[in-house]
Amino acid sequence: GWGYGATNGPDFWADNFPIANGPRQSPINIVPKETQYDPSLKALKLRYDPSNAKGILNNGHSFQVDFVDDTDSSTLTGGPVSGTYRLRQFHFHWGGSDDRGSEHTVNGIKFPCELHLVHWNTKYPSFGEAADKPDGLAVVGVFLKIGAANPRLQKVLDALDVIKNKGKQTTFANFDAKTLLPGSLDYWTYDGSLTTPPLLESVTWIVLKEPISVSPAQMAKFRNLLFTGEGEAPCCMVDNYRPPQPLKGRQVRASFK
Ligand SMILES: NS(=O)(=O)c1ccc(B(O)O)cc1
Ligand SMILES: [Zn+2]
Repeated sequence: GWGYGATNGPDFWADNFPIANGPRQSPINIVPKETQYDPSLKALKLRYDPSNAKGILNNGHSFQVDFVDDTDSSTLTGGPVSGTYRLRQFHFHWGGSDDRGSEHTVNGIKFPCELHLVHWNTKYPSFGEAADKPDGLAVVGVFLKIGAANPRLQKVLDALDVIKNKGKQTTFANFDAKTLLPGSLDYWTYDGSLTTPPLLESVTWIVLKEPISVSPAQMAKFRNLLFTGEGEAPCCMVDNYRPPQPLKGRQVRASFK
């Protein structure tokens, strides 16, 4: 199956997922000077209920924290979207060293890590139904930059020891995803896609301008995870990011001046 290796990585994904060369692929390089401030963009409203956190899973490509999404208790509203989107999961992408790892870049700059909070449009009956609709998903992207240790990450990172291998999962209760957000919710937004197969062009991307911090020691914990399952030759989970894709005429709007 697809992965991030030399023989199954992003350059090979189009073989099985031809949409990889589609008109609205993600991620992209964001050039702030080429974005357009849109005064009609609303403030982003993120309301997350900590009791909705359910579990944490190593899915062999990243790890994700899954949320109960059977009610409107953890939602994204406002911002560039209309209607109500429910939080489904969050996960990360990171590099083998601090000079790379993010999927979106800003003026060509890569961050060491990028957080994705994945939400689906409740005009559809489920995440699965929403995932292939042009307005089905909204993903908030948050850059992580090297600095002081981020105490808000610690509970997530401390759970990684028990999900080292692909397929491992454990309960993860009572976590407030809002604590992972930076002080400012200023954002860039554009129409894009999932950044991993099936690469569906169903995502309204909302990339926050302000990064959150992560320390080198905390980055080492991400890099301690394995792509591989128990009993397989171990392969460190690093460089699980897709590089920027062609903009193909898309407009990137800014919520701020
Ligand atoms: N990396 S991403 O946020 O674009 C993303 C989100 C969800 C899925 B998925 O549910 O398959 C894949 C990629
Ligand atoms: Zn992602």
